[in-house]
Amino acid sequence: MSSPTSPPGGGREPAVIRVEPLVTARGVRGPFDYARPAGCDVGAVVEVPFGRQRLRGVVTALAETSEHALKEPLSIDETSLPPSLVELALWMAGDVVSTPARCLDLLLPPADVTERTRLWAAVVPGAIDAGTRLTERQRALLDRLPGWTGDDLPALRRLEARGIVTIEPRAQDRRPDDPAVGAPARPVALNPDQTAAVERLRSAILGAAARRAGAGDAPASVEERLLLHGVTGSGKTEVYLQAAACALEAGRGVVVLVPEIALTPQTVARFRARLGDAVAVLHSGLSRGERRDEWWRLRRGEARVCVGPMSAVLAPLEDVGLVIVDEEHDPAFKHDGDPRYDARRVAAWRARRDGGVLVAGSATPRPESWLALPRISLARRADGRPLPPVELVDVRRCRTVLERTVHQALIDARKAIVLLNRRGWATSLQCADCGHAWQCPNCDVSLVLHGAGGPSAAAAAAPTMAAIGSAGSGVLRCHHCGHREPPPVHCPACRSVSVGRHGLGTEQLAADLPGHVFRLDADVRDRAGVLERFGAAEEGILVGTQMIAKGHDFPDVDLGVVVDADATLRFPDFRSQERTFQLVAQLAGRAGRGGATSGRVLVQTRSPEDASLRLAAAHDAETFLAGELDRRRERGFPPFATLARITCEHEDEARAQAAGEVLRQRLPREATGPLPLFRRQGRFRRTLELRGPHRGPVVAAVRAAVDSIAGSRGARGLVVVVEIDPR
Ligand SMILES: Nc1ncnc2c1ncn2[C@@H]1O[C@H](COP(=O)(O)OP(=O)(O)OP(=O)(O)O)[C@@H](O)[C@H]1O
Ligand SMILES: [Zn+2]
Repeated sequence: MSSPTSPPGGGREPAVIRVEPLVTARGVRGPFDYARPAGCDVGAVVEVPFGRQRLRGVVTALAETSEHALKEPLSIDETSLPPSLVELALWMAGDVVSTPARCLDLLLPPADVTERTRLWAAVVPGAIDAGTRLTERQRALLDRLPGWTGDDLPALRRLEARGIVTIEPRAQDRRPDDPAVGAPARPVALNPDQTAAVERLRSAILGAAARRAGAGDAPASVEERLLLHGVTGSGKTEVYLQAAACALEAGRGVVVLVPEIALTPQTVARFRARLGDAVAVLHSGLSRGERRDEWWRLRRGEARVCVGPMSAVLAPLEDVGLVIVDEEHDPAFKHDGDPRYDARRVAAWRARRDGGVLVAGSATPRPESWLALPRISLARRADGRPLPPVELVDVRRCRTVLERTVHQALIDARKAIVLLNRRGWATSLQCADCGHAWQCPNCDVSLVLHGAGGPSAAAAAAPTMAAIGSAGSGVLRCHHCGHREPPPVHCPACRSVSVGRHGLGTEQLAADLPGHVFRLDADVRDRAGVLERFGAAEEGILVGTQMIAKGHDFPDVDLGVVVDADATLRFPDFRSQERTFQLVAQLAGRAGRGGATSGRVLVQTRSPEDASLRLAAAHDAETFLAGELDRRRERGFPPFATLARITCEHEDEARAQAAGEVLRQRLPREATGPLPLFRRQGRFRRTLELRGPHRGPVVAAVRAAVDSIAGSRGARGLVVVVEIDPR
């Protein structure tokens, strides 16, 4: 298929390239025309003269003529994007109100790393005969050739001098290490539910492939997008693996998205073990060299499967026949920076663009997917056990962190997982005498105490969650800008030394729990290591934030605990019910897998009547989703409407406000705002919202308003962030 940006077949050779310079400013509006060097096509990365500068840019289109006098590019890079990715960038820029340059930049490999070369030695054919004198050691050395020279270089150089071996530099790919978890290399025998799921996916994948190839017997209709709704532990990974193998056999590329690589080592390991070198891994934890080399393995077509978090959906694969989104409900699939793309939406775009199949899988799917996608269901656990019983524990009258029975259950459990969605030791500090609170100098938020030891609330079973700590230990940190300062010895306002620590965090809870405790949260560097050690341990407690609930498959966890199930419910957001349901149901799914015990889950809450909690406790996703969809339909929230949020940020509060007011005037009348958000990273913020029944008009109205202020004089120092359907 020819890309829509190339000229119609048989036309004149286009003489003009349209280049989008890779600059971040919204004010620079490309593309710009240049003379086309021979062979320079859509996707080429070039360096072009631009005013008095030289800029890197990407060719996004060809044209026959231009109304400008054209300059030539200064050079053409060896890197190029497949035309489908150029199309993707242009679509994405429009879809999330970003710029083509920002989107193209995400698609390219790291720019300043080059190929790594190493010396490669090979035996010269016919150079050895019966008369060649060689020592034992030399013979052993020759036996291992051809290969990298490594430590044997001096010895090999001597053989080279005798004309027996050749030594020359060769490119050697930097490969990421495989996760250190075991994974069965062979397909397991599927149960009937899984078999039916694989069959349905196979016919979709093969049907799509036949249609793409223009085969005469291609089916008239193909299921292009599917939801794999499988309860926790139902063996979805096995279904994905067989689907991926099927797409590979059909000669097509596969993208597999996981929420976060360090938290899903088992999934990655299973793909690597089963599909071998066809699998490339792309994520931000790789070194720049590894990332470059994995990118090239995909670009050259040596690797046909890309596994990774969010950004793996931007892999330079051509002819994508299958895109899998595992744990599709996870908010990690939404990009934080600009462009604020949603990997699930991009996944759907890529599948559609290449005529492939999209599979979104989860035990707790999003209402959006539940509404829009045909479903395949895996109703039972693969190990044949029932889902663990979940009990809501009313803590309204409880004055300790852990209710008595919960505490006892933790002592009795062999292996437990405990969820508390707040990291740090204490989430705020306040002077017990004058009320002074410690705040970040750059952001209007409390500083969080980290790394403090000493007496704590939970250990002493103190009547409140606050405690007076040992002064001066640990560090105060801002979770929004990274600011750090030493904790106070006394209050700067009244010189009192009674500084109260409020809000229990994971660090403090971990310090107070009995037995061997493993902690997992965003402050822990080696997350995969923690998971591995907990998995291998005979007994112990894994404590952490939501990341402990993400798809892990430990066979012998007999207890799951949610310390504060109301934390997400209290969020003033239309997704708070959905989040709470997902978190509790996912945590519950970690208990009682595979091993000898059936497991048990205890959920502490002050809202035991809440429907999302009750339905999560009953493992009833269907009823929850039906109710949630009704609620959203009534109130006009996604997926029944599109919601756009625009935030203006400026170091000068008046300027942020002024920009917000200008935007408000240029947006349709039903827009709301500008409302203040808390100051962050030294910038004052104002936010506006626009809601409408259809995505197209909402996005177009936002784009028009935002474009009208970008590049204007008042826009200096102004950062405008647009988010469509915020997570
Ligand atoms: N047919 C099968 N027979 C026996 N065990 C199986 C079968 N299929 C999968 N399993 C095992 O069941 C366990 C759960 O599988 P998997 O991790 O894929 O679940 P999942 O559906 O992704 O669950 P979650 O939503 O909780 O992540 C794994 O240990 C897997 O090896
Ligand atoms: Zn800050």
